[in-house]
Amino acid sequence: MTDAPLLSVRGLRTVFDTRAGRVCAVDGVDVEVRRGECLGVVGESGSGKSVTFSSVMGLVRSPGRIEAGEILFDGRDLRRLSGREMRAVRGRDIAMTMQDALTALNPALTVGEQLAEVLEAHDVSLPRSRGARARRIREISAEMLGLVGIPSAESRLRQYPHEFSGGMRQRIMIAIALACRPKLLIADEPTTALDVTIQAQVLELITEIRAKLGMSVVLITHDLGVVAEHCDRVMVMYAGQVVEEGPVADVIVRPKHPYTRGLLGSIPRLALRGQPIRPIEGQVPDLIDLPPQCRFYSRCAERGPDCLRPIAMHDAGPLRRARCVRVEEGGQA
Ligand SMILES: Nc1ncnc2c1ncn2[C@@H]1O[C@H](COP(=O)(O)OP(=O)(O)OP(=O)(O)O)[C@@H](O)[C@H]1O
Repeated sequence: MTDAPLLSVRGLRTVFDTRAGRVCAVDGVDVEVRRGECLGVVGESGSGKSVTFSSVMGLVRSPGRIEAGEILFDGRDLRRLSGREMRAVRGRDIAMTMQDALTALNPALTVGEQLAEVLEAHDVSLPRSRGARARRIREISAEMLGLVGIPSAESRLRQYPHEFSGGMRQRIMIAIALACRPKLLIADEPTTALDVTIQAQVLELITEIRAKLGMSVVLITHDLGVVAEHCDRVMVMYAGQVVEEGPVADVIVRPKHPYTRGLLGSIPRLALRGQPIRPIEGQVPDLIDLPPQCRFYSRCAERGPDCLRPIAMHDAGPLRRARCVRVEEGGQA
């Protein structure tokens, strides 16, 4: 049982019905997150990273919908849960921090009130009597702020989000996400809009807390340097599909997909944290009118006539998979 992945997504397909046509944002994505691991999800803007994990969280809203796929979390099929059951999973079992802390936090409530709201909704271990319950909520809230490195937690709980700096707000969002000790934290671009030093601190914090609480983390980012430093495994997405996955150390040294090679090639000094992915020449295909061939074809320096058909994921060595015809042919790609 403990060997089973915590999260297992199979054949996920999420579409948006727009006036211009059907946008296929996520097309046949498989994801596995094991207990205690950190999975990095990387790819250019629009590759489907956020939509994949919003789908897992049951947060895709109209005009979007999950068209196909299975989402198993801790042995439960999340797509079969009612809205109420899914709300219980969110926060208690899986928590997600959003790209922008300021919009994710409620400006009208103090930080203490927001933490209390989450605890009231999900923490079944709270005492029944009102006074003891309120005391326990204050205790846990102060503990959570302490955990994310916010000093003077008692007085900080009475402040509103706008009274904190950008980096502090990120920490508060993480504290709220972790308040019920979820088994999985999905951190979507926790670093955008923060300066490099604060980025590093927030990521360090997530790594530390992961070790302390033994939870699994999915880190969605544009930054392969961040993945190299903080993740165990990486999944590379391109135009709504996974194109490569494997242990980080291995993928970085021996990328199998030309797109991953392009991403790596654009970061001359991988050790340099905060280095964003420089776009590879050419454009991501239109998700409304996807080509029937390999989706990377038009940008691929290694393309050939054998790439002009849909390409499946193939085993590419121990724990490795890639979506490239060269891998399919058994070459090193
Ligand atoms: N509400 C929506 N309506 C229509 N299309 C949408 C909507 N939300 C997302 N999409 C489509 O889904 C695609 C994937 O979006 P997603 O946010 O998952 O990308 P991403 O890889 O997370 O990008 P970023 O790194 O910029 O956050 C987008 O390019 C867009 O075409």
